[in-house]
Amino acid sequence: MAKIVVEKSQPLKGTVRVSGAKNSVLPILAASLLATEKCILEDVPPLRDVDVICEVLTSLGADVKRINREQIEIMSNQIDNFEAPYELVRKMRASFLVMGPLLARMGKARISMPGGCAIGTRPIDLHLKGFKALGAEITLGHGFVEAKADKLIGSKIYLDFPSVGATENIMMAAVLAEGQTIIENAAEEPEITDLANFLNEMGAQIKGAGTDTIKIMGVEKMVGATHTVIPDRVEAGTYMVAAAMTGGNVLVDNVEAEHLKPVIAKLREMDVEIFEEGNGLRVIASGRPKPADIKTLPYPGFPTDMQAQFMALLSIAKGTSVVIETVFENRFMHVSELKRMGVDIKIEGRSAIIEGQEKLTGAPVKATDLRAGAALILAGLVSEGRTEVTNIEHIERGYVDIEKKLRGLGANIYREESQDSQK
Ligand SMILES: CC(=O)N[C@H]1[C@@H](OP(=O)(O)OP(=O)(O)OC[C@H]2O[C@@H](n3ccc(=O)[nH]c3=O)[C@H](O)[C@@H]2O)O[C@H](CO)[C@@H](O)[C@@H]1O
Ligand SMILES: C=C(OP(=O)(O)O)C(=O)O
Repeated sequence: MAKIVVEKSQPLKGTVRVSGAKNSVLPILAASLLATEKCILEDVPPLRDVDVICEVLTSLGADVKRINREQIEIMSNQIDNFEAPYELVRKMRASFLVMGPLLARMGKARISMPGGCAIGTRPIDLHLKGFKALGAEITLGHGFVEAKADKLIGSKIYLDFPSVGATENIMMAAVLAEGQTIIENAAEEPEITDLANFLNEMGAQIKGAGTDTIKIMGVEKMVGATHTVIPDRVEAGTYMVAAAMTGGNVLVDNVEAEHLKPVIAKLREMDVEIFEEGNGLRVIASGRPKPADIKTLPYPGFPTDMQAQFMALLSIAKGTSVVIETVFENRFMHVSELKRMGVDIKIEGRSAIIEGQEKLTGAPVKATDLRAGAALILAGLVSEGRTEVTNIEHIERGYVDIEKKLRGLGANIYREESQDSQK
């Protein structure tokens, strides 16, 4: 298997362009199943997860064409299968997002249960609660969830937690339901708004996306649309942290500053300077940052998807910081790997106490999940000697050309193919 090798790097300098958002494009690709006409998506990040959801769409009968590296065309007029198999869903949990569109379009869907992953058990009860409220009959068995409905009827659904995936799945099922659906305590993430915008471009009638109450008036059919995916706020945040850690001066280009508010506020609190410049954010830092306390929360709170990267940054802060993870019950897998690099962290339940160090040391480490992997690369940029990150398939799920983009900023980083993978 390939690995990413990082060596202590000079302060990063230059411009890095952020790709389209993974967490937007996955539900948007699932939503393209709702249209009987061609959909074109622009700024699609060329990622492993995108390949997987495209495989799922193809297996359902959609015709998916890559026009170029960042543009995809989907024709879903001949969907002839309503089952997403275990082999695909196990590769990526977000495959479960085809359930809502399939149920709306075909009146039935059979999807392998996604199961948990390194960051938590990640149940799907809220998705199912929403489908049931719309009149679907749900059966579970043999590792599959089956949903059936002769007709979906609009309904009022209160989510116990503002789940991103449940909000998306329910929204996609409700667009073709009869009458009005209201989702209360809905997730407010920018990716929800991006999906709602795409659905509205396809003919849906959705109001309130981006707030905690989303109203969907069902329509008879969905048409084709062309849509540009929003920039990836987590990828942007990761490069902002890279600039901050190395005392660099970097323009992180193609960002939506509004989506990065909690990240910008936290970096400023740590004495990192940030200025808006065109469509980008200039990040300037020098010396070790000030410590800070972080609590992850649903948007507009501090994103759990930036927790691991900030932990890497706090590990070199001048003092003690506390990080509380409230969204996922097990999102501290990176801690034991960071410790191998000399980071001083204690875990107490859902809190991590980090004593900032003057010096970290490179080590062989493994990426336990996507953002954990990013955090290890970031720590590697400021560690003495060589850091070798293995299990990089996790990183490749969500970062486009991470080593090339960082190298473009002057980082000492490269991908090393192992003997085995060269055979
Ligand atoms: C592909 C994608 O967009 N992934 C993002 C999405 O994941 P995802 O959509 O899976 O995250 P959710 O918002 O649904 O999960 C948040 C919390 O709710 C719980 N929960 C969720 C659904 C449910 O039916 N029951 C339940 O209890 C989960 O276990 C978790 O503890 O939002 C997360 C929270 O911002 C991000 O970290 C992920 O990067
Ligand atoms: C947790 C993440 O993604 P997923 O929901 O696809 O696992 C992430 O993007 O950090």
